[in-house]
Amino acid sequence: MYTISKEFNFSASHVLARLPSWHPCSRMHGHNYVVVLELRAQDEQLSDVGFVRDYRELGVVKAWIDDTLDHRHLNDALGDLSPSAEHLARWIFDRWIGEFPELTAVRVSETPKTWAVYQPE
Ligand SMILES: Nc1nc2c(c(=O)[nH]1)N=C([C@H](O)[C@H](O)COP(=O)(O)OP(=O)(O)OP(=O)(O)O)CN2
Ligand SMILES: [Zn+2]
Repeated sequence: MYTISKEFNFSASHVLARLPSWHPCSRMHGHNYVVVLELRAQDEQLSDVGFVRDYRELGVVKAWIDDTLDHRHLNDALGDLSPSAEHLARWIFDRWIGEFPELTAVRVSETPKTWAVYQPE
């Protein structure tokens, strides 16, 4: 089994409004987000060149992140979904699994010390 990944970055604000008011993250604040898409394939599924998927093809994800998430308020971008790192990982996975069936996981980091991963079983 082969796994490839590509990292994307964006900056955005959010409010976790369902947290109690004493929690700092219930106030508006921002993060420099890191998103990693992970794609997997078996030996026989590799392209003739030997790719799970050409990294360059993931350029559409960068363009979409720049358009949809970068310098946005995530509460607006995600609608009713509370913009936790977990929900964001799932939301990005659901957006791209149709175009990239090899997608197995999406990782989202809000701070250098935290990661949330969505990886369907
Ligand atoms: N499981 C989750 N917990 C938290 C999330 C989340 O998305 N999923 N989000 C937040 C905040 O939005 C933000 O990420 C703060 O995280 P935290 O680790 O508390 O950040 P700090 O820099 O304040 O942490 P230090 O411990 O001071 O380094 C909160 N929780
Ligand atoms: Zn936050």
